[in-house]
Amino acid sequence: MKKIVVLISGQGSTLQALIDACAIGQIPAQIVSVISNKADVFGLERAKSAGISHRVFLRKAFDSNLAMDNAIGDYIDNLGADLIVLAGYMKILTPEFTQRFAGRVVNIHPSLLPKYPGLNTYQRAMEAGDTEHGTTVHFVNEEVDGGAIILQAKVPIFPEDNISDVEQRTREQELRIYPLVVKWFMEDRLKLVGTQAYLDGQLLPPQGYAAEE
Ligand SMILES: Nc1nc2c(c(=O)[nH]1)N[C@@H](CN(C=O)c1ccc(C(=O)N[C@@H](CCC(=O)O)C(=O)O)cc1)CN2
Ligand SMILES: NCC(=O)N[C@@H]1O[C@H](COP(=O)([O-])[O-])[C@@H](O)[C@H]1O
Repeated sequence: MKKIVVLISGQGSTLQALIDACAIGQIPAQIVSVISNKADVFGLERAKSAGISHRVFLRKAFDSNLAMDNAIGDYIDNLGADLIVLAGYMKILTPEFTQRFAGRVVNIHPSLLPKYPGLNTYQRAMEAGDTEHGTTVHFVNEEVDGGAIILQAKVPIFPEDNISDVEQRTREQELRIYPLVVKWFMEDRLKLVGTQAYLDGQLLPPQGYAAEE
């Protein structure tokens, strides 16, 4: 069975969606470990409850970001993971790490990339007066939030919304689309060739897969 490692930094609601999808067989794979760069986060409790191995890698335990990423990478290699899933992992990965695992790292980002890379995406969208927002699943490379886009989901922003309304609406879509993308990868349907994403041998457009209308 193919193996997944999930990297987290917080609550782990995205992780839980992946745990649940593997448990019901929607994703034909096993989460073999959960890695966190923060201790005492609820995502680690979710891993424990699911009987999944978990490890914490604290930045202060390493001399550099590279040393930390090398340790994480060695741990992942020893597990024989096929896919590395960033699920709210709030640490920028070194170019060495992203090149070491090129094509095998995905992330979900709470905006319609390339709009709003980085942090505080909901606040920025609201302040800009946007009427739609969303989330993006993409391959991870050295350019933060710049990797090839795989799939996006859009949500409306209503005039009466506050930030948490938009965040909740977006997160609902995240929990839906991330397991789908991971399933595609586990079924060998999704590949990164160079810097471009392909699904079933077809080059994905810049904004990722678009379901037939
Ligand atoms: N090399 C890459 N690393 C990461 C990517 C990526 O695409 N390429 N995606 C991010 C996830 N992410 C947005 O989706 C993101 C996470 C964190 C940051 C950031 O600025 N982090 C700060 C620390 C923030 C904190 O500790 O609260 C930092 O690392 O200095 C930006 C974007 C995961 N990594
Ligand atoms: N820039 C990365 C980023 O902001 N990722 C976001 O963190 C949340 C993780 O929540 P969780 O810890 O409950 O899974 C998710 O909404 C994800 O889009």
